[in-house]
Parts: sequence; C-alpha cells; structure tokens
Amino acid sequence: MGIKVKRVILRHLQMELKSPFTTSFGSFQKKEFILVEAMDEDGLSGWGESVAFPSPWYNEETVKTNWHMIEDFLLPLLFQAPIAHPEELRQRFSVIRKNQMAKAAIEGAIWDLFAKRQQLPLHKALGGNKNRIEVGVSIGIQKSIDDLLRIIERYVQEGYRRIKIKIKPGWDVEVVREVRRRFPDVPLMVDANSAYSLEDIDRLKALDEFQLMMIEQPLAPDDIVDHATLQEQLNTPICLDESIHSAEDARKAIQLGSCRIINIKIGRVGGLAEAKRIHDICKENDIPVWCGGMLEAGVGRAHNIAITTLDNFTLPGDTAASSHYWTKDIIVPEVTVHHGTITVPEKPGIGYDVDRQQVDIYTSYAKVYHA
Ligand SMILES: O=C(O)CCC(=O)C1=CC=C[C@@H](O)C1C(=O)O
Ligand SMILES: [Mg+2]
Repeated sequence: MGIKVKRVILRHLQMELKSPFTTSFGSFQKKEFILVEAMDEDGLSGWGESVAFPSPWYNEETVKTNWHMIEDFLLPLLFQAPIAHPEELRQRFSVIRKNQMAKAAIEGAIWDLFAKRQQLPLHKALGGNKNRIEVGVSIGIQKSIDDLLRIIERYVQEGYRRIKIKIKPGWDVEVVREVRRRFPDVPLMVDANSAYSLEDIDRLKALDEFQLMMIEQPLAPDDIVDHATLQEQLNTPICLDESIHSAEDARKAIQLGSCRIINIKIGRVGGLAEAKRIHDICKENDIPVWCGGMLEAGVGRAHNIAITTLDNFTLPGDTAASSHYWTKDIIVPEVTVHHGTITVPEKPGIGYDVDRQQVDIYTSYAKVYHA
C-alpha cells in the first residue's frame, strides 16, 4: 500500500552560525532555509531540509525559488497519487527541469516517512551497510594564516579524519604551504568553489607538492571539459562538486577524465535516489565519493549520515558535529563526533527526533498545504 501524503508544512527557519563561514564566493553568518514536514494518513511525519541558500552564490537556486517550486509545482505532483516507493518521485518530478534542491527537500521527507512506515532506519532503506561513518571538517577562509592554523589545530585534536580548507586566488599556495609546514601528515584537501580558470594552471600545479587528497571544484561550475584538461596536467586528484547535478553528469565527467573523485551533495543532485545512482556509477568506475555539506541543520545532517553508509563513500565527508555550527540544533540527540566518527542511528527514519520546540523558536513563517 502506497504512502498517501495528506498534509505538508513548509517552515522558513533562520539559525545563527557560531562563526561566519567564508568561501571564495561570499560569507554566511546565518543560515536561512526551508524545513519540510510531510504527514501521512496515520499521522506519521517525514522530514526534509532544503539546502538552498538565500542568495544564488553556490548555484542558481535560492530559498525563495525553492519555496515557489515546491508550492506551485512539486506539491501538486506529490499530492497527485500515492507513492509506493520514494524512488518513484525522481520520475514524477522529471517533468520539472532542474531545481534539484527543491526536489530533494520533498523527496527527503518522503524517504523519512517511507522508512518510518517500514520501521527501518533510513540508512537500511537506502541499502547502506555501515554503523559508523568517518567525517572531516570544512574550514572557511580566515582573516589570517595564524587564525587558520589555530582552528585546524583544534579540529585535528578533536580527531576529525580530514581537514578541508577553502582557497581562492591570493589565499592558496602560501596558505597551503604554511598549513603543511605545521601539519605535515594531516589528511588535507582544498576547495576552490570555481575561483580559477585554466589561465591559473601554474598556480594550481604548484599545489601538487603538498600531497593534497584532492582539489575540489577549481574551475567553472558548469564545466567538465577544462577540468579534464587540468586533471591531465595535475598529479593531485580533482574532485567535482558544483559541476555534477545528476548521474548522467557523473558518467560524462568520468568518461572525459574530468575528475578522480566526486563530492555527492543530496540537494545538488535532486535527492537521495539520484545520489545513490551517482554512487553506483562511481563505484563501477573506481571513483571514490564522499558526502559534501551545505551547513545543514539536523534534518539535512541526518540524511547526509544515512547516504554516507553506502559502501563507495570511502572518503571522510563534510558532516561535522552539530556543535561545530549551532548553539542548539533542531534534532535530539544532536549529531556528535567521536574520534572523527559518527555512530549511525538505528531508530526508524532519519534516526533523530525533530525538536519541535526548537523548530518553533527558529521559524519565521510557515504554511500548511492539504492534499
Ligand atoms: O560544513 C559544511 O557543511 C561544508 C561547508 C562547505 O564546504 C560548503 C558549504 C556551502 C557552500 C560551499 O562553500 C561548500 C562547498 O562547496 O562544499
Ligand atoms: Mg565544494
């Protein structure tokens, strides 16, 4: 018997980050996002989180475009017919071009609902096979190299399994050299968020001497051709983030040799089902994957933990502890990291309870939609 979604509540939340997060394209002090609650006939709730930011810096979606897409296009499709399995939504939503983050927010809530109805933890419903996952941490651009070194020191001591730092022209080779001098053995990677072009090839080649695990998304967000040219000339593996929106994109990037690693973000690729497909294609081609982060609150973080239990997620992801971002998260218990690992929760669904009181505190407005 399929899932009949009776009601969906969209909430607009605002949460203050403990410290600002700065990348090559901008700085965030607070997180503004849409939380999705989908209810079935039995009164069970499934939860999803949109990872779109308020401004279209990382990609073209925003909180407002997501709200519009969900309200005007995706909810009518969702309410149209019962859902036997959440994987059906990929097909049902395919009449809407792109808008992956909006689709993923709804699909995530339905996966949670589906798993709860099956009395299964989400990671089992997805076919995962780990009870513990390894995680790293992503550190934004800092005011000074000394500040950066101090922050890295703290996370290395906390046991995070790899350190990712953000780079941009003017904050790259010299910074990485200092980090390596101080931490010669730490698993280290850099993320450029598309701040370079092929004209910067010498600068990027200069990073080869630092034994980086990878360089994430050095070139344009819509490119896989120049990345192939660059990868040919670099020893360091390129990891694609912004350029991969689907399993088809992954197939083409692998075929062209544009990368040796892929960062999977559930929101960027349109949901858990597509994330799984990318995982599978990468696995067939010996391309390791890891789970990226979008400064998620607890619900999105729980989805990230679940997908990371698939076996080709062999590299530590960006899923840091709740306390790395928030004074108080929206789930109970919060996500905690011990010796660089997270214990995968075994409760049905996303495995954490949503703290409704905390959600209310962060909610600026909400709207209820009936089937
Ligand atoms: O801690 C996290 O959630 C990861 C943060 C992170 O690295 C990113 C968040 C948001 C946009 C990007 O700058 C980015 C990334 O590109 O991976
Ligand atoms: Mg990235």
